[in-house]
Amino acid sequence: MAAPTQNPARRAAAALLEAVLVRHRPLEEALDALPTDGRPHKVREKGEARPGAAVSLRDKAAGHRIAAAVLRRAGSLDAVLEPFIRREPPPVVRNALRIGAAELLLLATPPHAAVASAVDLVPQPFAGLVNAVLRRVAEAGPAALEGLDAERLDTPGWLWTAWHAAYGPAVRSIAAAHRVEAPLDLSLKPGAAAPEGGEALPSGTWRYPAGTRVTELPGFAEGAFWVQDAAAALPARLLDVRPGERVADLCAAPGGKTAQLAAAGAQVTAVERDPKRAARLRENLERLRLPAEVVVADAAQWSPGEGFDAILLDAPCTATGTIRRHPDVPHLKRPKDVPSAAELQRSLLAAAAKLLRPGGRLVLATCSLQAEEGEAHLGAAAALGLALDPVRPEELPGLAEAVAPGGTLRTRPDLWSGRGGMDGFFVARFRAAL
Ligand SMILES: C[S@@+](CC[C@H](N)C(=O)[O-])C[C@H]1O[C@@H](n2cnc3c(N)ncnc32)[C@H](O)[C@@H]1O
Repeated sequence: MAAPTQNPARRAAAALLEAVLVRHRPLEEALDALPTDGRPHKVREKGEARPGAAVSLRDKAAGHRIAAAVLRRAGSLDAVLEPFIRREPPPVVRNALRIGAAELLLLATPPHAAVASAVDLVPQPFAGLVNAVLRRVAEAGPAALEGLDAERLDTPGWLWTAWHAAYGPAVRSIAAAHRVEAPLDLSLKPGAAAPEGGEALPSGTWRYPAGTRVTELPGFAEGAFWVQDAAAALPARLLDVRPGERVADLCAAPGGKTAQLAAAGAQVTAVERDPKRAARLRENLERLRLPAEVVVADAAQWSPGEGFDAILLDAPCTATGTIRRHPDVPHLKRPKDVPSAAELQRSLLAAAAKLLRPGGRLVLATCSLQAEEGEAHLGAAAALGLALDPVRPEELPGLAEAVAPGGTLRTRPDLWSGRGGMDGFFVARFRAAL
Protein backbone atom coordinates (compact mmCIF):
# COMPACT_ATOMS: atom_id res chain seq x y z
CA MET A 1 0.00 0.00 0.00
CA ALA A 2 1.37 3.46 -0.89
CA ALA A 3 2.48 5.55 2.09
CA PRO A 4 0.37 8.72 2.20
CA THR A 5 2.40 11.91 1.90
CA GLN A 6 0.94 13.17 5.20
CA ASN A 7 2.44 10.32 7.20
CA PRO A 8 5.29 12.28 8.79
CA ALA A 9 2.63 13.85 11.03
CA ARG A 10 1.32 10.40 12.07
CA ARG A 11 4.87 9.21 12.64
CA ALA A 12 5.42 12.20 14.88
CA ALA A 13 2.18 11.38 16.73
CA ALA A 14 3.29 7.75 17.16
CA ALA A 15 6.69 8.87 18.51
CA LEU A 16 4.98 11.22 20.99
CA LEU A 17 2.58 8.50 22.17
CA GLU A 18 5.43 6.02 22.53
CA ALA A 19 7.30 8.55 24.69
CA VAL A 20 4.33 9.29 26.96
CA LEU A 21 2.51 5.94 27.16
CA VAL A 22 5.44 3.51 26.94
CA ARG A 23 8.44 5.42 28.30
CA HIS A 24 6.39 7.67 30.63
CA ARG A 25 8.10 10.87 29.50
CA PRO A 26 6.32 14.25 29.55
CA LEU A 27 4.72 15.24 26.24
CA GLU A 28 6.57 18.57 26.13
CA GLU A 29 9.91 16.83 26.56
CA ALA A 30 8.99 14.40 23.77
CA LEU A 31 8.01 17.32 21.53
CA ASP A 32 11.33 19.05 22.19
CA ALA A 33 13.13 15.81 21.35
CA LEU A 34 11.44 15.40 17.93
CA PRO A 35 14.03 16.25 15.28
CA THR A 36 12.69 19.06 13.10
CA ASP A 37 14.09 20.42 9.88
CA GLY A 38 13.03 23.93 10.92
CA ARG A 39 10.96 24.41 7.78
CA PRO A 40 7.27 25.20 8.01
CA HIS A 41 6.45 23.06 4.97
CA LYS A 42 8.20 20.06 3.60
CA VAL A 43 7.00 17.95 0.74
CA ARG A 44 8.08 14.37 1.11
CA GLU A 45 8.25 11.69 -1.48
CA LYS A 46 6.03 8.78 -0.63
CA GLY A 47 7.57 6.31 1.75
CA GLU A 48 10.36 8.69 2.66
CA ALA A 49 9.34 9.22 6.27
CA ARG A 50 11.76 7.15 8.31
CA PRO A 51 11.55 6.80 12.08
CA GLY A 52 13.89 9.40 13.55
CA ALA A 53 13.91 11.46 10.35
CA ALA A 54 13.42 15.19 10.73
CA VAL A 55 9.85 16.43 10.46
CA SER A 56 8.70 19.84 9.31
CA LEU A 57 7.27 22.25 11.85
CA ARG A 58 3.86 21.80 10.25
CA ASP A 59 4.02 17.99 10.59
CA LYS A 60 5.22 18.34 14.17
CA ALA A 61 2.22 20.55 14.98
CA ALA A 62 -0.14 18.12 13.22
CA GLY A 63 1.42 15.18 15.05
CA HIS A 64 1.07 17.01 18.35
CA ARG A 65 -2.62 17.62 17.64
CA ILE A 66 -3.23 13.93 16.88
CA ALA A 67 -1.26 12.73 19.92
CA ALA A 68 -3.10 15.19 22.19
CA ALA A 69 -6.48 13.96 20.87
CA VAL A 70 -5.44 10.36 21.64
CA LEU A 71 -4.19 11.25 25.13
CA ARG A 72 -7.39 13.18 25.96
CA ARG A 73 -9.68 10.40 24.80
CA ALA A 74 -7.59 7.22 25.20
CA GLY A 75 -10.18 5.53 27.42
CA SER A 76 -13.03 6.17 24.98
CA LEU A 77 -10.95 5.17 21.95
CA ASP A 78 -9.88 1.92 23.62
CA ALA A 79 -13.53 1.19 24.47
CA VAL A 80 -14.47 1.57 20.79
CA LEU A 81 -11.57 -0.66 19.69
CA GLU A 82 -12.18 -3.30 22.35
CA PRO A 83 -14.73 -5.51 20.56
CA PHE A 84 -12.40 -5.87 17.56
CA ILE A 85 -9.22 -6.88 19.38
CA ARG A 86 -8.87 -10.43 20.67
CA ARG A 87 -5.32 -10.34 22.06
CA GLU A 88 -3.46 -7.26 23.31
CA PRO A 89 -1.20 -6.16 20.43
CA PRO A 90 2.30 -4.67 20.94
CA PRO A 91 2.27 -0.98 22.02
CA VAL A 92 3.24 0.28 18.56
CA VAL A 93 0.15 -1.41 17.12
CA ARG A 94 -2.14 -0.32 19.96
CA ASN A 95 -1.01 3.29 19.44
CA ALA A 96 -1.46 3.09 15.66
CA LEU A 97 -5.02 1.85 16.26
CA ARG A 98 -5.64 4.75 18.65
CA ILE A 99 -4.24 7.23 16.13
CA GLY A 100 -6.46 5.81 13.38
CA ALA A 101 -9.53 5.77 15.64
CA ALA A 102 -8.88 9.35 16.80
CA GLU A 103 -8.62 10.52 13.21
CA LEU A 104 -11.79 8.70 12.22
CA LEU A 105 -13.92 9.61 15.23
CA LEU A 106 -12.56 12.93 16.52
CA LEU A 107 -10.53 14.69 13.85
CA ALA A 108 -12.74 14.22 10.78
CA THR A 109 -9.94 12.73 8.66
CA PRO A 110 -11.32 11.07 5.50
CA PRO A 111 -11.62 7.33 6.27
CA HIS A 112 -9.32 6.13 3.50
CA ALA A 113 -6.47 8.41 4.63
CA ALA A 114 -6.96 7.58 8.32
CA VAL A 115 -6.92 3.81 7.77
CA ALA A 116 -4.07 3.76 5.24
CA SER A 117 -1.91 6.03 7.39
CA ALA A 118 -2.40 3.92 10.51
CA VAL A 119 -1.55 0.74 8.57
CA ASP A 120 1.64 2.45 7.41
CA LEU A 121 2.72 2.89 11.05
CA VAL A 122 2.92 -0.79 11.98
CA PRO A 123 5.23 -3.69 11.03
CA GLN A 124 3.97 -5.74 8.09
CA PRO A 125 2.63 -8.70 10.14
CA PHE A 126 0.14 -6.35 11.83
CA ALA A 127 -0.97 -4.45 8.73
CA GLY A 128 -3.95 -6.75 8.13
CA LEU A 129 -5.17 -6.45 11.72
CA VAL A 130 -4.95 -2.63 11.76
CA ASN A 131 -6.63 -2.41 8.37
CA ALA A 132 -9.49 -4.74 9.40
CA VAL A 133 -10.11 -3.12 12.81
CA LEU A 134 -10.04 0.44 11.54
CA ARG A 135 -12.35 -0.38 8.64
CA ARG A 136 -14.89 -1.55 11.21
CA VAL A 137 -14.39 1.65 13.23
CA ALA A 138 -14.76 3.70 10.03
CA GLU A 139 -18.04 1.94 9.24
CA ALA A 140 -19.44 2.87 12.66
CA GLY A 141 -18.16 6.47 12.38
CA PRO A 142 -18.39 9.04 15.21
CA ALA A 143 -21.62 7.34 16.36
CA ALA A 144 -19.31 4.70 17.90
CA LEU A 145 -18.60 7.17 20.70
CA GLU A 146 -22.24 7.76 21.49
CA GLY A 147 -23.53 6.12 24.62
CA LEU A 148 -20.08 5.77 26.17
CA ASP A 149 -19.49 7.29 29.61
CA ALA A 150 -16.67 9.38 28.19
CA GLU A 151 -16.04 11.38 31.35
CA ARG A 152 -15.30 8.24 33.34
CA LEU A 153 -13.54 6.34 30.59
CA ASP A 154 -11.14 9.21 29.93
CA THR A 155 -10.33 9.82 33.62
CA PRO A 156 -8.13 7.47 35.67
CA GLY A 157 -10.18 5.90 38.48
CA TRP A 158 -8.01 7.27 41.29
CA LEU A 159 -8.40 10.85 40.03
CA TRP A 160 -12.16 10.41 39.64
CA THR A 161 -12.44 9.15 43.22
CA ALA A 162 -10.32 11.99 44.61
CA TRP A 163 -12.20 14.68 42.67
CA HIS A 164 -15.55 13.20 43.62
CA ALA A 165 -14.49 13.33 47.29
CA ALA A 166 -13.37 16.96 46.92
CA TYR A 167 -15.95 18.40 44.52
CA GLY A 168 -18.94 16.00 44.55
CA PRO A 169 -20.96 15.76 41.31
CA ALA A 170 -18.82 18.51 39.70
CA VAL A 171 -16.29 15.73 39.02
CA ARG A 172 -18.27 15.09 35.82
CA SER A 173 -18.03 18.66 34.54
CA ILE A 174 -14.32 18.73 35.45
CA ALA A 175 -13.76 15.56 33.39
CA ALA A 176 -15.86 16.99 30.53
CA ALA A 177 -13.71 20.16 30.52
CA HIS A 178 -10.60 18.00 29.97
CA ARG A 179 -11.96 16.81 26.62
CA VAL A 180 -11.64 20.25 25.09
CA GLU A 181 -8.40 21.87 23.94
CA ALA A 182 -7.76 24.99 26.04
CA PRO A 183 -7.72 28.47 24.50
CA LEU A 184 -4.59 30.63 24.37
CA ASP A 185 -4.51 33.06 27.29
CA LEU A 186 -2.25 36.10 27.38
CA SER A 187 -1.21 38.52 30.11
CA LEU A 188 -0.38 41.94 28.74
CA LYS A 189 2.42 44.21 29.85
CA PRO A 190 0.97 47.40 31.34
CA GLY A 191 0.13 49.83 28.55
CA ALA A 192 0.47 47.20 25.77
CA ALA A 193 -2.31 46.75 23.23
CA ALA A 194 -3.94 43.32 22.96
CA PRO A 195 -3.56 41.64 19.56
CA GLU A 196 -6.80 41.62 17.57
CA GLY A 197 -9.25 38.75 17.81
CA GLY A 198 -9.11 38.25 21.57
CA GLU A 199 -11.72 38.42 24.31
CA ALA A 200 -11.01 40.41 27.48
CA LEU A 201 -11.86 38.28 30.52
CA PRO A 202 -13.07 39.96 33.73
CA SER A 203 -9.80 38.99 35.44
CA GLY A 204 -7.71 41.01 32.96
CA THR A 205 -6.50 38.07 30.85
CA TRP A 206 -6.90 38.20 27.04
CA ARG A 207 -8.22 34.99 25.51
CA TYR A 208 -7.68 33.71 21.94
CA PRO A 209 -9.05 30.60 20.19
CA ALA A 210 -7.34 27.26 20.87
CA GLY A 211 -4.57 26.65 18.36
CA THR A 212 -3.60 30.33 18.03
CA ARG A 213 0.19 30.50 17.65
CA VAL A 214 1.52 33.02 20.11
CA THR A 215 4.77 33.64 18.25
CA GLU A 216 2.79 34.74 15.20
CA LEU A 217 0.79 37.40 17.07
CA PRO A 218 1.87 41.02 16.50
CA GLY A 219 3.72 42.29 19.58
CA PHE A 220 5.28 38.93 20.56
CA ALA A 221 8.85 39.78 19.56
CA GLU A 222 8.49 43.22 21.15
CA GLY A 223 7.53 41.61 24.47
CA ALA A 224 4.02 43.07 24.71
CA PHE A 225 2.57 39.93 26.37
CA TRP A 226 3.24 36.46 27.66
CA VAL A 227 1.28 33.20 27.71
CA GLN A 228 -0.47 32.63 31.02
CA ASP A 229 -3.69 30.78 31.77
CA ALA A 230 -6.41 33.00 33.28
CA ALA A 231 -6.24 31.12 36.59
CA ALA A 232 -2.43 31.15 36.65
CA ALA A 233 -2.55 34.95 36.59
CA LEU A 234 -4.50 35.12 39.86
CA PRO A 235 -1.84 34.24 42.52
CA ALA A 236 0.45 37.18 41.64
CA ARG A 237 -2.57 39.50 41.43
CA LEU A 238 -3.62 38.48 44.93
CA LEU A 239 -0.13 39.22 46.28
CA ASP A 240 -0.84 42.81 45.16
CA VAL A 241 2.79 44.00 45.15
CA ARG A 242 3.69 47.70 45.18
CA PRO A 243 6.44 49.50 43.25
CA GLY A 244 9.76 49.12 45.06
CA GLU A 245 8.70 46.27 47.35
CA ARG A 246 11.24 43.47 47.78
CA VAL A 247 9.55 40.36 46.46
CA ALA A 248 10.76 36.76 46.08
CA ASP A 249 9.25 34.40 43.50
CA LEU A 250 10.43 31.06 44.85
CA CYS A 251 9.66 28.56 42.08
CA ALA A 252 9.87 30.89 39.19
CA ALA A 253 10.42 29.33 35.75
CA PRO A 254 9.24 29.82 33.06
CA GLY A 255 8.39 33.15 34.64
CA GLY A 256 4.76 34.11 34.03
CA LYS A 257 4.35 35.18 37.63
CA THR A 258 7.81 36.76 37.83
CA ALA A 259 6.77 38.89 34.85
CA GLN A 260 3.58 40.01 36.60
CA LEU A 261 5.49 40.97 39.76
CA ALA A 262 8.19 42.83 37.82
CA ALA A 263 5.58 44.57 35.63
CA ALA A 264 3.93 45.85 38.83
CA GLY A 265 7.22 47.59 39.68
CA ALA A 266 8.43 45.29 42.47
CA GLN A 267 12.11 44.51 42.99
CA VAL A 268 11.91 40.81 42.19
CA THR A 269 14.28 37.96 43.01
CA ALA A 270 13.25 34.88 41.04
CA VAL A 271 14.53 31.58 42.44
CA GLU A 272 14.58 28.49 40.23
CA ARG A 273 16.30 25.20 40.97
CA ASP A 274 16.63 23.86 37.42
CA PRO A 275 19.40 25.68 35.49
CA LYS A 276 17.81 24.97 32.08
CA ARG A 277 14.47 26.32 33.23
CA ALA A 278 16.24 29.32 34.79
CA ALA A 279 17.79 30.04 31.39
CA ARG A 280 14.31 29.97 29.83
CA LEU A 281 13.11 32.33 32.55
CA ARG A 282 15.94 34.75 31.72
CA GLU A 283 15.09 34.56 28.00
CA ASN A 284 11.43 35.29 28.71
CA LEU A 285 12.29 38.29 30.90
CA GLU A 286 14.64 39.55 28.21
CA ARG A 287 11.95 39.36 25.53
CA LEU A 288 9.53 41.14 27.85
CA ARG A 289 12.16 43.71 28.83
CA LEU A 290 11.25 43.25 32.48
CA PRO A 291 13.88 43.34 35.24
CA ALA A 292 14.33 40.61 37.86
CA GLU A 293 17.30 39.01 39.56
CA VAL A 294 17.39 35.32 38.66
CA VAL A 295 18.97 32.97 41.23
CA VAL A 296 19.56 29.29 40.49
CA ALA A 297 19.02 27.63 43.88
CA ASP A 298 16.89 25.20 45.83
CA ALA A 299 14.34 27.48 47.49
CA ALA A 300 14.16 25.10 50.46
CA GLN A 301 17.86 25.79 51.21
CA TRP A 302 18.20 29.38 50.01
CA SER A 303 19.05 32.01 52.64
CA PRO A 304 19.56 35.50 51.24
CA GLY A 305 19.67 37.33 54.60
CA GLU A 306 17.19 40.21 54.77
CA GLY A 307 13.45 39.33 54.94
CA PHE A 308 11.15 39.97 51.97
CA ASP A 309 8.05 42.19 51.93
CA ALA A 310 6.19 39.59 49.91
CA ILE A 311 6.77 36.06 48.65
CA LEU A 312 5.08 34.08 45.91
CA LEU A 313 5.41 30.33 46.32
CA ASP A 314 4.09 28.67 43.16
CA ALA A 315 5.12 25.27 44.36
CA PRO A 316 5.86 22.25 42.15
CA CYS A 317 2.87 19.91 42.17
CA THR A 318 1.20 17.03 40.33
CA ALA A 319 -0.28 19.58 37.88
CA THR A 320 -3.66 17.84 37.76
CA GLY A 321 -5.21 21.29 37.36
CA THR A 322 -3.56 21.69 33.95
CA ILE A 323 -4.85 18.57 32.15
CA ARG A 324 -6.62 20.70 29.51
CA ARG A 325 -3.21 22.02 28.45
CA HIS A 326 -1.20 18.90 29.34
CA PRO A 327 -3.25 15.81 28.39
CA ASP A 328 -0.27 13.61 29.27
CA VAL A 329 -0.68 14.34 33.00
CA PRO A 330 -3.35 11.66 33.73
CA HIS A 331 -1.19 9.09 31.93
CA LEU A 332 1.97 9.96 33.85
CA LYS A 333 0.88 10.70 37.41
CA ARG A 334 0.28 7.98 39.97
CA PRO A 335 -1.51 8.14 43.34
CA LYS A 336 1.81 8.03 45.21
CA ASP A 337 2.89 11.27 43.51
CA VAL A 338 0.32 13.26 45.48
CA PRO A 339 1.70 12.73 49.02
CA SER A 340 5.27 13.25 47.81
CA ALA A 341 4.33 16.53 46.08
CA ALA A 342 2.45 17.62 49.22
CA GLU A 343 5.51 16.86 51.36
CA LEU A 344 7.75 18.93 49.06
CA GLN A 345 5.22 21.79 49.19
CA ARG A 346 5.22 21.68 53.01
CA SER A 347 9.00 21.95 53.13
CA LEU A 348 9.00 24.86 50.67
CA LEU A 349 6.24 26.59 52.66
CA ALA A 350 8.29 26.27 55.86
CA ALA A 351 11.35 27.71 54.08
CA ALA A 352 9.27 30.54 52.57
CA ALA A 353 7.83 31.49 55.97
CA LYS A 354 11.39 32.02 57.27
CA LEU A 355 12.22 34.36 54.37
CA LEU A 356 9.43 36.85 55.17
CA ARG A 357 10.00 40.03 57.13
CA PRO A 358 7.66 40.48 60.15
CA GLY A 359 4.21 41.35 58.77
CA GLY A 360 5.21 40.26 55.24
CA ARG A 361 2.74 38.65 52.80
CA LEU A 362 2.92 35.21 51.26
CA VAL A 363 0.83 33.63 48.53
CA LEU A 364 0.93 29.86 48.16
CA ALA A 365 -0.30 28.47 44.85
CA THR A 366 -0.44 24.99 43.31
CA CYS A 367 -1.90 24.03 39.93
CA SER A 368 -3.34 20.79 41.31
CA LEU A 369 -6.93 19.71 41.88
CA GLN A 370 -5.86 17.42 44.72
CA ALA A 371 -6.96 18.69 48.15
CA GLU A 372 -3.75 17.31 49.72
CA GLU A 373 -1.82 19.84 47.64
CA GLY A 374 -4.14 22.72 48.52
CA GLU A 375 -6.65 23.03 51.32
CA ALA A 376 -4.73 20.50 53.44
CA HIS A 377 -1.81 22.94 53.78
CA LEU A 378 -3.77 25.45 55.85
CA GLY A 379 -3.00 23.65 59.14
CA ALA A 380 0.74 23.55 58.37
CA ALA A 381 0.69 27.26 57.50
CA ALA A 382 -0.96 28.15 60.81
CA ALA A 383 1.66 26.08 62.68
CA LEU A 384 4.36 28.15 60.92
CA GLY A 385 2.85 31.38 62.30
CA LEU A 386 1.21 32.36 59.01
CA ALA A 387 -2.24 33.90 59.44
CA LEU A 388 -4.67 33.41 56.56
CA ASP A 389 -5.42 36.73 54.86
CA PRO A 390 -8.79 35.88 53.28
CA VAL A 391 -9.36 36.65 49.60
CA ARG A 392 -12.48 38.81 49.25
CA PRO A 393 -14.81 37.89 46.35
CA GLU A 394 -14.77 41.54 45.15
CA GLU A 395 -11.01 41.22 44.51
CA LEU A 396 -11.77 38.80 41.68
CA PRO A 397 -14.60 40.03 39.44
CA GLY A 398 -16.60 37.20 37.90
CA LEU A 399 -14.99 34.58 40.11
CA ALA A 400 -16.94 34.82 43.37
CA GLU A 401 -17.81 31.13 43.09
CA ALA A 402 -14.11 30.23 43.22
CA VAL A 403 -13.61 31.93 46.59
CA ALA A 404 -14.20 29.43 49.41
CA PRO A 405 -16.07 30.61 52.52
CA GLY A 406 -12.77 30.69 54.47
CA GLY A 407 -11.17 33.01 51.89
CA THR A 408 -8.97 30.60 49.90
CA LEU A 409 -9.28 30.37 46.12
CA ARG A 410 -10.10 27.18 44.24
CA THR A 411 -10.34 27.45 40.47
CA ARG A 412 -11.40 24.49 38.35
CA PRO A 413 -11.37 23.67 34.62
CA ASP A 414 -15.18 23.71 34.55
CA LEU A 415 -15.43 27.33 35.77
CA TRP A 416 -16.23 29.87 33.03
CA SER A 417 -17.09 26.82 30.91
CA GLY A 418 -18.98 28.90 28.33
CA ARG A 419 -15.85 30.98 27.84
CA GLY A 420 -13.29 28.20 27.55
CA GLY A 421 -12.67 27.29 31.21
CA MET A 422 -9.51 27.83 33.24
CA ASP A 423 -6.81 25.76 34.89
CA GLY A 424 -7.38 24.31 38.34
CA PHE A 425 -5.45 26.19 41.03
CA PHE A 426 -5.44 26.40 44.81
CA VAL A 427 -4.35 29.80 46.14
CA ALA A 428 -4.07 30.99 49.75
CA ARG A 429 -2.74 34.31 51.02
CA PHE A 430 -1.06 34.66 54.40
CA ARG A 431 0.53 37.29 56.59
CA ALA A 432 3.52 36.71 58.91
CA ALA A 433 3.19 37.87 62.51
CA LEU A 434 4.54 41.37 63.24
C1 LIG B 1 4.76 25.31 38.94
S1 LIG B 1 6.28 25.63 38.18
C2 LIG B 1 6.40 27.36 38.36
C3 LIG B 1 5.70 28.17 37.31
C4 LIG B 1 6.10 29.64 37.41
N1 LIG B 1 5.86 30.17 38.72
C5 LIG B 1 5.36 30.50 36.40
O1 LIG B 1 4.39 31.14 36.74
O2 LIG B 1 5.79 30.53 35.23
C6 LIG B 1 7.39 25.10 39.44
C7 LIG B 1 8.85 25.46 39.20
O3 LIG B 1 9.53 25.25 40.42
C8 LIG B 1 10.81 24.72 40.16
N2 LIG B 1 11.25 24.07 41.41
C9 LIG B 1 10.92 22.84 41.87
N3 LIG B 1 11.45 22.65 43.09
C10 LIG B 1 12.14 23.77 43.39
C11 LIG B 1 12.93 24.16 44.52
N4 LIG B 1 13.11 23.34 45.54
N5 LIG B 1 13.49 25.39 44.50
C12 LIG B 1 13.32 26.22 43.43
N6 LIG B 1 12.60 25.89 42.36
C13 LIG B 1 12.02 24.69 42.33
C14 LIG B 1 10.59 23.80 38.99
O4 LIG B 1 11.79 23.55 38.30
C15 LIG B 1 9.57 24.59 38.19
O5 LIG B 1 10.22 25.41 37.25
